Amino acid sequence: MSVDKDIMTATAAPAVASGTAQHPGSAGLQLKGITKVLGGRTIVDDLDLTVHRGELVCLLGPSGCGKTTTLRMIAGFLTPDAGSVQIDDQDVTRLRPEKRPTAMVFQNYALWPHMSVFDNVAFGLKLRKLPKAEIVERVQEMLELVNLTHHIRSRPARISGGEQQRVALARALVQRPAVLLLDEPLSNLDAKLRVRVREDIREIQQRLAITTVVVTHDQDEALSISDRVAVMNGGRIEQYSSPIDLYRRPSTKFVGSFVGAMNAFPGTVRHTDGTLVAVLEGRVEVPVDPGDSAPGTSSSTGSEVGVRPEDVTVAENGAGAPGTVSRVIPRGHFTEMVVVLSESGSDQPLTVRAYLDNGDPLSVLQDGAQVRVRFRSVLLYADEVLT
Ligand SMILES: Nc1ncnc2c1ncn2[C@@H]1O[C@H](COP(=O)(O)OP(=O)(O)OP(=O)(O)O)[C@@H](O)[C@H]1O
Repeated sequence: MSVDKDIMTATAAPAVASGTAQHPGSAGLQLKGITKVLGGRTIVDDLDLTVHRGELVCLLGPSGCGKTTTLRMIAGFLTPDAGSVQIDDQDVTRLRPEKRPTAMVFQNYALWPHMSVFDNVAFGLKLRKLPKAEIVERVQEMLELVNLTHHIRSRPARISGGEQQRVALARALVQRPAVLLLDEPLSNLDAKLRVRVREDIREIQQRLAITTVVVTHDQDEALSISDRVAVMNGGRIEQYSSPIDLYRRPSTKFVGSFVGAMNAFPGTVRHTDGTLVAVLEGRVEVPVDPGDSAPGTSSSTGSEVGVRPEDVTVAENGAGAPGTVSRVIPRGHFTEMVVVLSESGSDQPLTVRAYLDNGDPLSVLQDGAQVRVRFRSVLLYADEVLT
């Protein structure tokens, strides 16, 4: 798939240190041009990825984009048709899974139901015929780390889903792998537990400083635990950045829409009398409030304008593109509003969001209110056919 990555930001995005700054050491994991064809289709397509030692990276993307296939090639359950996998500078591309310094936590945990928590965690160490005393010591150490010593004799069916998840994590970590792999580790948990367990995973990962790759289709999960996120689409990585960079500076329309909400219109930006203006659909002119404008926006040739809902401001008076409020939706800590721009040739509405800590100006507006619309920041894509 060809993706035009040419994008400019019309107002400043915060300068954010990427994960690389936190992990200046050498690569813990390197994928070089890995490709996998399954059932006659290219599922992973010439993919490069470097994960620094001790870094947690999420592979994020929609269903079917090749995340799990990539993870399975790292673990050795699948062999790439082309390219290489390196762990701590050692080429492991042709090694069998059990010969690789990796450990995987599966989506369904894959615990042995007839074995105790202790035996589940000890299983791999027994296979490796380690001395009994060492096995006991290592298993206890891991169960302490995941806070499960009180369940050491329990069977998996007797403990909660979150606890089963921690047993699976302990079973992987007890192997002391160089790279920890987690495939949708939270998908079997309810929403509240998911937040707690993902924080536990992050804390343990940081405490052990273990190189980790997590597969998820949940952007919230990816943004909250990762040093860097690789957004995948059609077997390729479209962007690989820190969570904040990914949100503030999405490099393609696909990434902008997949990570967070985005209003996208055909259009461009231009400077008129020293003011930056977004021109949507060739006719609606929306002023962009001066920030630290990125260089180059005055001579842009982009054809798609993206605006985050929180970067739209509306007021009953003043300058701005005229619009009509068609819906006000209270959403707890923020209010969402749908606005139809009066001069728009299409019926595409604009979603606006105001947070309570900004004084929530939207909550005083009613359906049908006439408003003036301005933008605080826009993203300009050079190619509208990105996905
Ligand atoms: N053995 C196989 N033979 C043929 N096609 C396969 C095989 N394994 C996976 N695929 C296809 O490869 C594509 C990518 O699968 P993969 O599991 O890597 O996606 P994913 O991004 O992890 O998606 P999900 O989030 O749904 O698990 C899917 O369309 C899947 O049907």
